[in-house]
Amino acid sequence: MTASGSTDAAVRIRGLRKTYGGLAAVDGIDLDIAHGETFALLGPNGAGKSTTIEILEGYRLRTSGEVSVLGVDPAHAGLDWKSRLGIVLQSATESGVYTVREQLAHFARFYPSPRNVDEVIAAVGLEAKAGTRVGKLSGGQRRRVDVALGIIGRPELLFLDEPTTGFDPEARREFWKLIRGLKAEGTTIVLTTHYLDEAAQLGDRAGVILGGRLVDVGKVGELGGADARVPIVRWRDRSGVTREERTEAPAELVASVARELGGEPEGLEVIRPSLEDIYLQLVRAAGAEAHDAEEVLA
Ligand SMILES: Nc1ncnc2c1ncn2[C@@H]1O[C@H](COP(=O)(O)OP(=O)(O)OP(=O)(O)O)[C@@H](O)[C@H]1O
Repeated sequence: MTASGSTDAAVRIRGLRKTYGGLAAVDGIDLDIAHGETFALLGPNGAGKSTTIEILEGYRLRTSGEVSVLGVDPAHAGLDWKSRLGIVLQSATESGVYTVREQLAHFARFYPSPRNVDEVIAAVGLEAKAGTRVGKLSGGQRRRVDVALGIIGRPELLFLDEPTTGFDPEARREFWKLIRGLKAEGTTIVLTTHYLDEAAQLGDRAGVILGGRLVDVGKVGELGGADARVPIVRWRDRSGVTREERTEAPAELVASVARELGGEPEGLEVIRPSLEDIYLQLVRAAGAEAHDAEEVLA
């Protein structure tokens, strides 16, 4: 605890469990997220990401474990605490009768120190739609309104649950710019996404959740361990057969292949596993382990 009584981490989770009947949706998670950090929570459908996030937001009660968000237990938190959070839920805004500007101005009143409505509209790229009713926007535009509502209150901690679903590629890049700006201002961000490039672009650290357990946590550039990141060199040999080798020294291998072939190797590629490749390796490995454990028990 610091002198102010808040814990050092923006989010502190110990032994978190949430069960629905016999199902453990969250099954013993320990995690700290530092102030100012952008943390990406990754995992397949049904892994337990939203349940975890909704417990942190105070929308769901946990079965057991300890949780502290901005120094407060979300299960017993009040409006003051809530006004320090920004929340972009998975489901899109339904309220269609107000214009974009009206809706943001309405929500801005709930916060002690809101951002300027027009600046937020510009930040999410909706200037041309500021006077349009939300119900008349496209799905991707509505999602931008959700993001705008999430940041209007100048949150210390911003939760983004699959924020860019439905965004076109350009809008996604604009959104990344916006998030980097918030990050530069010191906002702590907890993000869930199925877009691994998004997690790689925005996250300082990421965690992979599978079957309610955190199976790996680390810096985005280190997830999965060094082994998972060894580059692959691929080329076609003289008979046209594709060859592939994993090596820590791809330049040396490429040089020796070129020497051996007496020129430029055909179909030459040096592939560095992306976060998506590493994530898929983790998910497959965990699936295989679970399968082996079932066989042992059978
Ligand atoms: N209200 C509920 N009642 C019963 N089971 C639930 C409830 N909410 C979630 N679950 C179950 O808990 C598990 C975790 O769900 P959760 O929504 O947290 O997953 P997720 O990782 O966010 O998935 P997605 O990527 O699809 O959003 C799933 O098996 C889901 O069916």
